[in-house]
Amino acid sequence: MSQMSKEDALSLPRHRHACHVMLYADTDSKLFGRYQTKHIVLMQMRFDGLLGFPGGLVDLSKETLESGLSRELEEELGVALLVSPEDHVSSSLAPAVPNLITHFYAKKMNESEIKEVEKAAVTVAKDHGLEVLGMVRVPLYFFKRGGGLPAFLSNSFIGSARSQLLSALQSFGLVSQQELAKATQQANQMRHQSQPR
Ligand SMILES: O=c1[nH]cnc2c1ncn2[C@H]1C[C@H](O)[C@@H](COP(=O)(O)OP(=O)(O)O)O1
Repeated sequence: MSQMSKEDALSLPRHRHACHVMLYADTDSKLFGRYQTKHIVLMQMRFDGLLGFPGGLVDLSKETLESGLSRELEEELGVALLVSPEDHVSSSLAPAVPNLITHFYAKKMNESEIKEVEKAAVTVAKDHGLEVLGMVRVPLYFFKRGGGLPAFLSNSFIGSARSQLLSALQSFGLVSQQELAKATQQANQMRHQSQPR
């Protein structure tokens, strides 16, 4: 990922801009009544079968990065969520699409707000079942034989969504650096093992 400041990204001529956001919250809930899950992190299953964050292309002739992102969130999640410049995390050139800059945001909510988002995404969002097949929570824990975070990371992701997820998990202290290293190593092994011979 070739990162740059938001200001430099906005000064580049003839580039398109896409904004995506990681919504997350702390939680006390326990999986199977036993395992602390600690945090909720939302991603989505896109129409193309790839995992990504909610968001989309922004038209800077009509809107700011943040207002364009809020518009996309209303379409995809069915709620008007305000994203502010303080929620900005990174801006980078997209890995495989020429002249596209992806801006990544992270917004911390509380658990009941996240649950409202999940409910609205299924019941009122215009894109539900079409551009967005469903919201998913990222499993941030480890189970036997690579279950949990390693298995999740072995899925296919759009653009830089996987690296955005990994760096956000680390920088917001949601998963330790050692656990992330273990998860990515196991995920790579799982992907390798599932390659056709
Ligand atoms: O989650 C993401 N992280 C980084 N880049 C992403 C993510 N999702 C999509 N993208 C890239 C790939 C696409 O070419 C553009 C536009 O994305 P999309 O969300 O599909 O935009 P529209 O709904 O078409 O407006 O960003």
